[in-house]
Amino acid sequence: MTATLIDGVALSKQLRTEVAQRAAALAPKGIKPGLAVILVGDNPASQVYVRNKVKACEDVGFHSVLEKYEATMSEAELLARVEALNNDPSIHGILVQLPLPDHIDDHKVIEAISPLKDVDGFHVASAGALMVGEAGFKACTPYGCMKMLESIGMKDLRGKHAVVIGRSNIVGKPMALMLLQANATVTVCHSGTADLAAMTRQADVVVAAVGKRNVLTADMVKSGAVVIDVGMNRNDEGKLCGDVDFDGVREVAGWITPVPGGVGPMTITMLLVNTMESAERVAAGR
Ligand SMILES: NC(=O)C1=CN([C@@H]2O[C@H](COP(=O)(O)OP(=O)(O)OC[C@H]3O[C@@H](n4cnc5c(N)ncnc54)[C@H](OP(=O)(O)O)[C@@H]3O)[C@@H](O)[C@H]2O)C=CC1
Ligand SMILES: Nc1nc(=O)c2c([nH]1)NC[C@@H]1CN(c3ccc(C(=O)N[C@@H](CCC(=O)O)C(=O)O)cc3)C=[N+]21
Ligand SMILES: [Mg+2]
Repeated sequence: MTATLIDGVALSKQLRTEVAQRAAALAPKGIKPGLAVILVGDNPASQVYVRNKVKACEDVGFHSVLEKYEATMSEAELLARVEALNNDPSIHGILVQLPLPDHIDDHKVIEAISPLKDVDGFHVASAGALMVGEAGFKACTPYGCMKMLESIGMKDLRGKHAVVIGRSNIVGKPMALMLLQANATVTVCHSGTADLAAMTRQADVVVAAVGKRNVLTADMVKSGAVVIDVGMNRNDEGKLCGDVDFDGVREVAGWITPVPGGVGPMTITMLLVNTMESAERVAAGR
């Protein structure tokens, strides 16, 4: 079997067209969805992602602000910028690009963002809402993965076993909760898992979110399984690659997401969706 690709670029294009239409529908009310992105320091990967986010905003007719600061910026200065954006009515979403320099406490900065503008879904209020099944912003990467599953007719995962590799607060854990919400039976694996392959071989859906190449190889995948690759790594030639041994696994899996062109673009798309929802909430006076 050769797996069918789940094309994150094509799906993003569809979803972004819908977002652009929703943004246009708010224009008569004098509201333009606005996203503020804060980048501290000069991490080259962050520069690329942040530029992609700003470009994506322009494409769907959003207002976007990119604030760049020196790596030496103090935590207090950053917190003051977040507070100013919390109070800025032209801004509906705030994203502080991670990682932050070591002298700044990521957690403190994330918690300073108003939950009403937390379009990353990283605030403890957003995470808590997901945990108990209440309305709140969903973390963009796992949210994008759920949209990819939905696009192949797997919105309801009743009877399916999903295995998530990774348990970070921004990817693995919210991913597991969203899969659970969709009725999957969920296993979460991490660096303390004794026999990863024994877990993944049982999976109908595998989500790899580790940050290491070739964490998932063909011998670890059940025939016909859906494989979602969140990883962003560089191979020896400096080329972008995921956590999955793509060439091997595609011969076994039923569906597979590529890197690049898979989860990455979907993450940015869901950021636009969350910002859109935030602006719509304001427009509706909610
Ligand atoms: N496409 C996108 O839009 C995005 C991609 N990413 C990428 O996704 C990847 C994961 O990101 P993130 O969650 O932030 O990373 P973290 O480093 O925070 O988490 C990695 C997780 O993988 C687990 N792990 C490490 N080694 C192994 C192993 N050998 N077997 C099983 N589990 C292991 C860790 O376990 P433990 O908890 O025990 O340490 C941890 O839970 C990275 O490549 C990142 O760049 C991230 C965000 C967005
Ligand atoms: N507050 C915060 N929110 C984030 O959402 C966040 C973050 N910090 N820090 C870093 C990670 C990483 N991340 C990516 C987003 C898009 C691509 C993406 O578009 N990737 C393209 C390729 C990009 C390239 O060519 O390098 C693709 O996979 O096709 C990748 C990675 C968001 N993150
Ligand atoms: Mg830090």
